[in-house]
Amino acid sequence: MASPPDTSKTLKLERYNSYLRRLHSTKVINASSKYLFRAALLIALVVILFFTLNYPPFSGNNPNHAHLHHRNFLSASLFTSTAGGAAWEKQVRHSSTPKNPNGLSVLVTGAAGFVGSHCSIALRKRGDGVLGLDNFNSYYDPSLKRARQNLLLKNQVFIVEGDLNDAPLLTKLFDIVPFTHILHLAAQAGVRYAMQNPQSYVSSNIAGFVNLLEVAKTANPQPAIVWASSSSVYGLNSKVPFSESDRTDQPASLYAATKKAGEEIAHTYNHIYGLSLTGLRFFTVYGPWGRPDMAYFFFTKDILQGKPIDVYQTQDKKQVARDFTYIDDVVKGCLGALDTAEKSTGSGGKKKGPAQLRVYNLGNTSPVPVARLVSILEGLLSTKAKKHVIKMPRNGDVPYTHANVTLAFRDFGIQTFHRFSYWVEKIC
Ligand SMILES: O=C(O)[C@H]1O[C@H](OP(=O)(O)OP(=O)(O)OC[C@H]2O[C@@H](n3ccc(=O)[nH]c3=O)[C@H](O)[C@@H]2O)[C@H](O)[C@@H](O)[C@H]1O
Repeated sequence: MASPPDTSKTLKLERYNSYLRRLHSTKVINASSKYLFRAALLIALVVILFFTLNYPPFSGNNPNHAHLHHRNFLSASLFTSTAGGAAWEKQVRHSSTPKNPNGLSVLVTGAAGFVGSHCSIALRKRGDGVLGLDNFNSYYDPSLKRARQNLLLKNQVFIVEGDLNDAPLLTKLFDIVPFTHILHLAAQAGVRYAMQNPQSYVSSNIAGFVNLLEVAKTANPQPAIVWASSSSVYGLNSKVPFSESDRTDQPASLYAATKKAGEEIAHTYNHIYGLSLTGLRFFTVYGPWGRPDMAYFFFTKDILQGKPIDVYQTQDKKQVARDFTYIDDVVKGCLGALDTAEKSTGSGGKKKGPAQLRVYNLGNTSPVPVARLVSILEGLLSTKAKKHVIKMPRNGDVPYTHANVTLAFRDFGIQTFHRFSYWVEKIC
């Protein structure tokens, strides 16, 4: 991922920027993977701080506040061309065409999102064709999505502005491009927001997914599909670490229930139509260009602004913990899933034989208490947080997550994931 925009607005940012510059100038970054990782994490922090300081107030509990402050700092005309016109079709074709003769041609839904933008760039960099699709909704400030879109354009990835539920648009894209794969990352995210806007989860995560599968099943050739499920499907499962074979019938949020429904829907389309489907259960992904509705992001903003933060505890006053997973590891998992996906077996809406159906955890395997996350942020920001330790409200959160990633490591040839504790020890 390219470096974020200029962030030198505060002394703290200058400190990190100058540290980064020192790292670059002394070529320490290239010296070892240790320093590479450290630099990436510092960049992550700088980006978090940049958006914290430059974006409108964002409440983790009120994501819709973002659109009230919507500010497009980049002209929309930069990014749009009339859908269906000759120039538009040319951009669609160009973006989807692999540079590598053996490359994939991937439709990435949610390409202006956090994981979508990272995966799109990684695919394009290795020579695959990538076409993005995103509806740029205002769940969080769309100007962050526009900034990611700008970055993707620089990497020759074009994003079609449209919704998953727009069947004619999706059909048209498949008429223009014989996509070999879909990386389906578009979704209504956020666990707690599901209590405020339940319908948005049904519309994106269920109706939108079905619409995409309907188009994919009739496409010729049918693409193989890799899509984002969630660690939240484990819900109230208390067996740790969470393994793919564990029960997932106790969702604690509507978000989790829609992702679980997605896994069942995937089974149906695989069974009836021969679509190759791989679901990836992401565990609390963090990193540069991350989502402002996530705790690490709004904790940072509130600590810097001297505002109190709610730090959740379980009902019996134990620590709440998450298996925070670094974005590069999730990208590795997504590309591994795409590369190992077998072809769909159907054509013209008819199954011709059994097709691949898979589910994998993509998590760090070392849960970190939220209280520890806060103390790390305090150290990095040199600022004491005003902690308000409270019992976790019954709003969809689960007490802890912990992934068993044996299957993903085995099938995707992954050797290791970045340890959260590693960068903490190095930076603090
Ligand atoms: O793995 C997933 O599938 C999900 O991961 C992410 O959800 P979560 O793991 O809940 O991340 P995030 O909100 O950052 O809260 C982090 C921690 O802070 C705690 N938390 C939160 C808010 C608060 O005010 N106080 C607090 O202690 C909170 O209890 C939690 O322990 C994605 O947002 C979601 O879209 C989905 O992808």
